[in-house]
Amino acid sequence: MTAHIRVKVCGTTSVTDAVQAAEAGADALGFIFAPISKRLVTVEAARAASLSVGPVVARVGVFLNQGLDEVLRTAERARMSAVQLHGDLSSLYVSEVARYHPVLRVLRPADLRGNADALEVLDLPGVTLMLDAPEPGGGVPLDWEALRSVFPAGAWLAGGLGPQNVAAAIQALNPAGVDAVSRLESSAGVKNHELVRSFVLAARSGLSADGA
Ligand SMILES: O=C(O)c1ccccc1NCC(=O)[C@H](O)[C@H](O)COP(=O)(O)O
Repeated sequence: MTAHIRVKVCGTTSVTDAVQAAEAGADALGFIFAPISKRLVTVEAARAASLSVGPVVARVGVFLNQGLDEVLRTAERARMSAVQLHGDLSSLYVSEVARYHPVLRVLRPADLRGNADALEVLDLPGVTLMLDAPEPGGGVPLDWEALRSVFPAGAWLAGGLGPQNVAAAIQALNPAGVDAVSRLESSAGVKNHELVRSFVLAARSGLSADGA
């Protein structure tokens, strides 16, 4: 098992939620700048939240098929410390972003079986794989059993994770980090602080929130 699993709480939209997640022990907070998201955050709100969580917690700007300039400028203005890239993106694009920011490159299970172009960037320094469901932020878990034999060492896992199932997911795939949003909210873009606390605790302890 990974000695210290990294825990990312995504879809942060306020200073209050950022501080609470940091206090709960999250290693990273996600800020979604993809216009299609119901958790879309403004640069100003993300910047205020980012500056409120101290020097250690990572702040990850989340983008989906957006222009290179927009990604780099937004990440800079919002004081992000890393960038998460969803979508159909060329290796050149990902490597350009990686010149300026650590990158979490999000791929789908199908990409592991035959998308050579998408997989190529994972050899670049500063690029880490995150495996997620085809619809980001959709709350649908991946088929962990089917992934057991192909899940790459060092990759992060997302997709329908929450306090009740994150320990089982870690047990199945031993990811380097886990990430969640839908199952940690009271409404879109608003965190349920109890669920955030339980999620971090379950990921760290290896016990699900109901003690299983
Ligand atoms: O969550 C969104 O609304 C979203 C929209 C567009 C691009 C990315 C988005 N979320 C990215 C995340 O990192 C989510 O935490 C990840 O997809 C897992 O979501 P969930 O299955 O809801 O836990």
